[in-house]
Amino acid sequence: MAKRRLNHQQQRRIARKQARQADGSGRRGLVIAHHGREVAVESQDGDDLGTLHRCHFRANLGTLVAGDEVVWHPTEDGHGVVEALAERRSLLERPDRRGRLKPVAANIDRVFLMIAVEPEPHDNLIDRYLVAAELVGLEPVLLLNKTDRISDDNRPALSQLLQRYEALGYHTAQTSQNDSATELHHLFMGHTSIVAGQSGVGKSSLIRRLLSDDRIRTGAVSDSTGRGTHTTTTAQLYHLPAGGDLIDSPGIREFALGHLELADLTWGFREIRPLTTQCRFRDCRHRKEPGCAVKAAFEDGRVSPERAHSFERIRHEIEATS
Ligand SMILES: Nc1nc2c(ncn2[C@@H]2O[C@H](COP(=O)(O)OP(=O)(O)OP(=O)(O)O)[C@@H](O)[C@H]2O)c(=O)[nH]1
Ligand SMILES: [Zn+2]
Repeated sequence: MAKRRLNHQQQRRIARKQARQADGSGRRGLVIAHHGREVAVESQDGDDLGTLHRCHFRANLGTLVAGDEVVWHPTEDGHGVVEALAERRSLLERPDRRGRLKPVAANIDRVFLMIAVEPEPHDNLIDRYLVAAELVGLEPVLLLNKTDRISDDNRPALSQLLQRYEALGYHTAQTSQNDSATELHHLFMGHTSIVAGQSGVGKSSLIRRLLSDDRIRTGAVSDSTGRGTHTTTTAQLYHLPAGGDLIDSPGIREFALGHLELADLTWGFREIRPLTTQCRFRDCRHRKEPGCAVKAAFEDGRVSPERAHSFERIRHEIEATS
C-alpha cells in the first residue's frame, strides 16, 4: 500500500488525537437526541457534568441515536465531536419509507406496553407488542391504564387478561390519570424505558404527567440545536426526577407495527419458543405437519387458547403481507 503523505494540518490532528487517547482525555457522553448530522450530547463527567453539547460525528460511526453512550471531545467553536460509540446493549430500529431498518434509540431495557380499560384491549395487538419487545431484548411491563373506568362489567375480563400474562412471567402494573406523578416515577426508576401501545390508551397523557416536573429540562435539546421540541419527531431522552430515563418519539410509541417473519413470531411467543426445536421437521411451519410440537401444545392447552388464537391471527397477517 502506498504511503500517503499527510499535510501539516492532518498530522497535527492525528497527533492531537493520539495525545487525547494516550491521556484518556476523551469525555464520556450520552446522546440525548439526534438531529440530522448532529447529536445533542450530555456530558457524563468533568466540571460540566449534565450539560448539553451540540456535536458532529464521523460518518464511520453510522447513525447515532438517543441513548447511545459515546466518547467525545469539545471543539474550539464551543461544540464537540463524537469520536467513539460504546457497544449498545439494545437497539430499537424502525423501517424508513423505503422499508430499510433505521436505528431509533439505543440501550433501552424496559418497554411499557400500555393497554387501557377503553379502548378494549385486543390480545393479538398486545402479543404483537410483546413479540417486538422480545425480539429487541426489552423487558416488557404490561401497563393497564384508565383504571378509574373499571366497573363490575369489565373487571373479570381485565383481571383474567393480566393474570394470563403474569402466568407467562410478564410484569404487569396498573395506573390512571388520578395517580400522582410520584407513583408513576416509581415504575420508571432504575431503567431506560419507552412507552408503546395502541392509539387512545393514554400514552401522551401519561408521558405529559411524567415530564411535567420542573426538573426535567425539556427545552434544553431544542435550545442546543435551534429547533423547537414541538416539531421534533426524532427520539429524545429525558431524565426522570426519581431516577430512570424515558426515551420518546411518535415512532417509538407504535414500535411493534413493523414487518415480522414466522421465525420472529415463534421466537417472540416465549412459551412457543422452546417447542419449535421439538417439531419433527426442522422447517416445520406449525400448521398440519405430523409431529408438530407447537400444534400439540395448542391442542392440549399448554399454550392458552387466547395466545394460540392470537398466534394464528398474527401469522395470518404475516402471510397476507409477504
Ligand atoms: N378515564 C380516563 N381517561 C384517560 C386516562 N388517561 C388518558 N385518558 C383519556 O384518553 C384519551 C386518549 O389519551 P391520549 O393520551 O391521547 O392517548 P394516546 O395513547 O397518546 O393516543 P395516540 O396519541 O392516538 O397514540 C384522552 O381523551 C385522555 O384524556 C385515564 O387514566 N382515565
Ligand atoms: Zn411445528
